[in-house]
Amino acid sequence: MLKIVRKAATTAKKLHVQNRWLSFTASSACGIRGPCIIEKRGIDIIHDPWFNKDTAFPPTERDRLGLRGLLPPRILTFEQQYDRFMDAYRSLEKNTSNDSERVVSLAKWRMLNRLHDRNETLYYRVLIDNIKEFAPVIYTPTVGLVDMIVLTDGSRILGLGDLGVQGIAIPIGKLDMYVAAAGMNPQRILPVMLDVGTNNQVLLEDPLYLGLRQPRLEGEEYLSVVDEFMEAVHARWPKAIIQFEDFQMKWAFETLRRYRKKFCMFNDDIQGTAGVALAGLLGATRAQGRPVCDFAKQKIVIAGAGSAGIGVLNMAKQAFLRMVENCGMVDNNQFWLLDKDVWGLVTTDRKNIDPAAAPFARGHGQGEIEGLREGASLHEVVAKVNPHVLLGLSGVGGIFTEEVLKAMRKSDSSRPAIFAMSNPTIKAECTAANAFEYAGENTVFASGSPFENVNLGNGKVGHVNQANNMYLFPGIGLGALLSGARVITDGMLQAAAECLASYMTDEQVQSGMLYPSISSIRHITTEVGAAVLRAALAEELAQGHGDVGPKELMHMSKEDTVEYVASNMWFPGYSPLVQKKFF
Ligand SMILES: NC(=O)c1ccc[n+]([C@@H]2O[C@H](COP(=O)([O-])OP(=O)(O)OC[C@H]3O[C@@H](n4cnc5c(N)ncnc54)[C@H](O)[C@@H]3O)[C@@H](O)[C@H]2O)c1
Ligand SMILES: O=C(O)C[C@H](O)C(=O)O
Ligand SMILES: [Mg+2]
Repeated sequence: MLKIVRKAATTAKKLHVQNRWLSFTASSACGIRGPCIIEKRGIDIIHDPWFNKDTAFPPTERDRLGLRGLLPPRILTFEQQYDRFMDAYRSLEKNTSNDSERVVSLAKWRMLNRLHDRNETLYYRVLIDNIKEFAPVIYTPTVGLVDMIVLTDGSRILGLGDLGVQGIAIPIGKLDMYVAAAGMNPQRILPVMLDVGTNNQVLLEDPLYLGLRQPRLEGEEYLSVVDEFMEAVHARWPKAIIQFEDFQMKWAFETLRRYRKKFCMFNDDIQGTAGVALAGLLGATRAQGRPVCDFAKQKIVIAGAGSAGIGVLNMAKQAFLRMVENCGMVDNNQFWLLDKDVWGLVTTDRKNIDPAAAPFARGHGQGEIEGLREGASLHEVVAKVNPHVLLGLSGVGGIFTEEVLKAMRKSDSSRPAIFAMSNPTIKAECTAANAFEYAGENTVFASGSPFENVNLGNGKVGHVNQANNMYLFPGIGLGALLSGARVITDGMLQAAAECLASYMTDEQVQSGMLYPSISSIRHITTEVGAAVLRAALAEELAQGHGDVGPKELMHMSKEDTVEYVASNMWFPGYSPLVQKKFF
């Protein structure tokens, strides 16, 4: 993929070079006056766009290069090929004259790109001779027609660790969700895998591994590749939204810090997850029949100080502070964070504490009062704190053991909440059945990967919520795209989380349902997208999208915005097919 983007970024350079040699010799695909010595033969030459001449290979080259039988026997001149292409291009224009401008532009862009992929010499000739007409097709605005890019470097795929290039399945899956939930047009999405090596020893030793068998790039070398990618992709598709996905923690935070004010990007694991978790935590407060402001009194234990865990803590802390201010609550440190480096409770006594985790370390005084020391075990912490919420984003299956879950029975909450958010299923901190069995039937349960509802007997059902960032990222991407904002702000993300949090009725929440059914995800995404768009407008960041400018967006009511978002969502269906007429 990086190759494709680099190709785009170097197009200008190539054009310059081609221009030069065209003035020397218009017929050589190699560029420098004399003959071009090539090692390839036969089909390999035809498959190389730089050398391919299609039907223009002269008889001598056909004989010498083993091309006979691979091409139609009729030989065309460069000019004849040129005319044939332009004829085909004009008939495309004619056949699509009733279609929308976007459809026509994309069809033209594809036609030119197919030629680019097949025969670069003819492509650039056509381009140079018709630059005024083709520039809008191959450059802005048509090249702006990639809407959504999901990017990974494969370094932390779900809770499975470093999977190298095999991590590409994640961007593809996320983009499937963009199509299904956000109605992104599947022709306008791009999954990207940045292959910077792998530190997975099994892959490094596997001769069948498809990626680079070298240790991951580190430090400045790594950042310079990501910088180059971001610049190139922005030059090529300036309006596309870029979602960073499944990067290991150090790069997840560093890239977010580095790019969020410069590009329209967000990190799904840090920011998408945080919003979904916050919506669930607010729901868990309401499930106890308490007002949302009481969220600031909830005691929350989190296992896993990684990108997702810290992201959740940061967003929850912001919400706490808002409630402290708006509802006149007291600002206590309501978080207990556990991690594995020295496994257990993170306190200010911890050596080499990660700067991102430092604000959430329990202070000396606090630890003493609670009788909890640095590195206290999860069971110890739960037993002493009696938290309202136990949340796992550790990537380690089963750490909410029977003992830990039983300790949750003494929770200060009438509806203790257990969020086992790690993925995939085997990495969930506990199963749904174990949560209800050991922590009790009043438990409110959510997991990152789906579990079946649990039959509690006597006609009662333990409801399983799926606390997964899929409830938010499609709406964040769609709302950001339609707003035309250049960046994605905390305000836009907060609007997304609040929209999801208020989606459920009190009745639903009190029956243990914190999130809506996945089957209504398209509706939720419409609402979230509209909320993100409105937040961008409120912050005066919206520049509009397509024909709809910021002024029109400003004049839309809340309902209009939702309708506008819905009307921009693609929905699959066959189009009538008409046989092409040949003249
Ligand atoms: N449900 C969702 O929407 C969602 C979203 C993002 C991430 N996740 C999941 O969360 C998990 C973590 O993701 P991440 O991006 O934060 O990864 P990460 O690697 O950045 O963080 C994992 C953290 O857990 C810590 N850890 C390891 N073993 C532990 C243990 N026994 N107890 C406590 N902490 C331990 C690690 O030291 C690390 O700090 C993954 O399984 C991922 O799939 C779920
Ligand atoms: O991919 C998911 O299902 C959620 C999340 O982004 C994760 O990394 O686990
Ligand atoms: Mg992820």
